[in-house]
Amino acid sequence: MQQDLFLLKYRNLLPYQGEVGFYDGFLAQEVADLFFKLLEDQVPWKQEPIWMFGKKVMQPRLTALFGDPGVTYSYSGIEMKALDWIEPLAEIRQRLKAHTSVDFTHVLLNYYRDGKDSMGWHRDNESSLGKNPCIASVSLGATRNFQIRHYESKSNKIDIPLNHGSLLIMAGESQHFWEHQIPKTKKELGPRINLTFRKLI
Ligand SMILES: O=C(O)CCC(=O)C(=O)O
Ligand SMILES: [Fe+2]
Repeated sequence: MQQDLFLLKYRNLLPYQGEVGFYDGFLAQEVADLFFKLLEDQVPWKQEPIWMFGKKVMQPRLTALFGDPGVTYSYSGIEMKALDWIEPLAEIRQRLKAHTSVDFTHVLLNYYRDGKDSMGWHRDNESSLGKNPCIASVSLGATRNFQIRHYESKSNKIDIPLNHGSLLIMAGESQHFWEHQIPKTKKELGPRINLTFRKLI
């Protein structure tokens, strides 16, 4: 996403070295309710292992990958092959195109069953996404806290509650200089679906 277009639409939540924008009402409540239901039913959710410190461990969440023909995505020693677009995901991709002008090629889905499911600190900096990737993250279901901090100094921590129907955009140099996570929480929470749309270069 071009920086000038980004700045026209969003307030930049980062103080320097990248752009992160938040759009609370990307999907209206009823639309978001419907997408949650359709995706919960239609996606073949799986708990996949990853390699961490030389050990195979189960990820603390369920995942799936959808995308254009031939798309694969590798991280932490596993490779996922994209499934063909299904109607609800094709529809959200189209709405994102209208909003950001980006032609996303695939989407990684995460299903957090409850507050014990999580995602640790990381950057989405795979070289296949190009130098300064634009990542569009749509949230459905329970609100979870998204945290960002500076990668080198581990300072400047920012908390963004990602609520039902919201959109978070990460762009510019953000994946070089900032890392993000979804921490576990002791709160009694229902499930949450997160969709991160990405573009292969
Ligand atoms: O669940 C989220 O909001 C974050 C997901 C994420 O960072 C990712 O899939 O790379
Ligand atoms: Fe991420």
